[in-house]
Amino acid sequence: MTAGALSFCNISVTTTHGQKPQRLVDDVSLVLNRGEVLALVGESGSGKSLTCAAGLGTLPPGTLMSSGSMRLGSEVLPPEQLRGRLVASIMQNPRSAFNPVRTMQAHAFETLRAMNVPKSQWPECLAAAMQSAGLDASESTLKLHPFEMSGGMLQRMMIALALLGNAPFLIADEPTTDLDLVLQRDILNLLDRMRTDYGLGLLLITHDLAVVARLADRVAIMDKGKIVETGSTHDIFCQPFHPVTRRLLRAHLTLYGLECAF
Ligand SMILES: Nc1ncnc2c1ncn2[C@@H]1O[C@H](COP(=O)(O)OP(=O)(O)OP(=O)(O)O)[C@@H](O)[C@H]1O
Repeated sequence: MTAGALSFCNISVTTTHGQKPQRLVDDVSLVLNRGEVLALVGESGSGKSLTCAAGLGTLPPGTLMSSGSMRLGSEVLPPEQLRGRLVASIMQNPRSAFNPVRTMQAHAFETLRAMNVPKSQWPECLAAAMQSAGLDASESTLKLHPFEMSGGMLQRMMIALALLGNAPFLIADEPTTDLDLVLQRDILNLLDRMRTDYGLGLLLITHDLAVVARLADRVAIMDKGKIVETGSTHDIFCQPFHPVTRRLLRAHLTLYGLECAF
């Protein structure tokens, strides 16, 4: 497994339509180390998802990475080369990530085939990944279609599929947003274990500061397409510098009826 850090270097994303391209992500740089959780936090529409999509080469139609590069250690790599093998990803709303007419086994085998894992190893790899994700790897689970599974099971399955490739980095875009509180706790614990057990580097996209406090080592605050502040989770919570960071923290603290010192 590769050891170097994953770097987003000066990433900019613009629109491709309209007379004047609009800059949606503006010169964003981030470094994600193995074994750490970096939270990318910002209000809705600040550019978190597009930054990650640019890094993975999965930008939606109508947008374009106008500048920037991705690096693993000191090596510049095209996003397509990072995706899956080196950087796995899990998304908000797992139901939309699965093909509704295919079983869990079919999804997993497709991933293993794409990863060039020898066919003889598929059952063993799949059972290990599902077990790590807290799923029962029995035939009855593998036969299920997405509509026959709960949101929590689907999120675990998405994590199991991400684990199949043994990627050293994981981008998790709002991984707990649609889940109830107990499942949120279980998924966060699972992601935390993946970081400690596999030395996974986790880029966690969220606007939930409770999730940040639970899991992140460092935080990058994003606003209007730019990174406006980065720091350790402790410093961001105790000594927020930028007005946007302060606003986010104030909103979080008042939501829970807590006093705010700034
Ligand atoms: N395909 C697209 N074409 C044009 N603009 C887009 C497209 N996708 C996203 N945008 C715009 O880019 C900006 C950043 O979007 P992005 O999805 O990255 O925000 P976000 O911070 O992830 O928001 P959220 O927390 O709500 O998911 C938003 O203003 C959004 O409207």
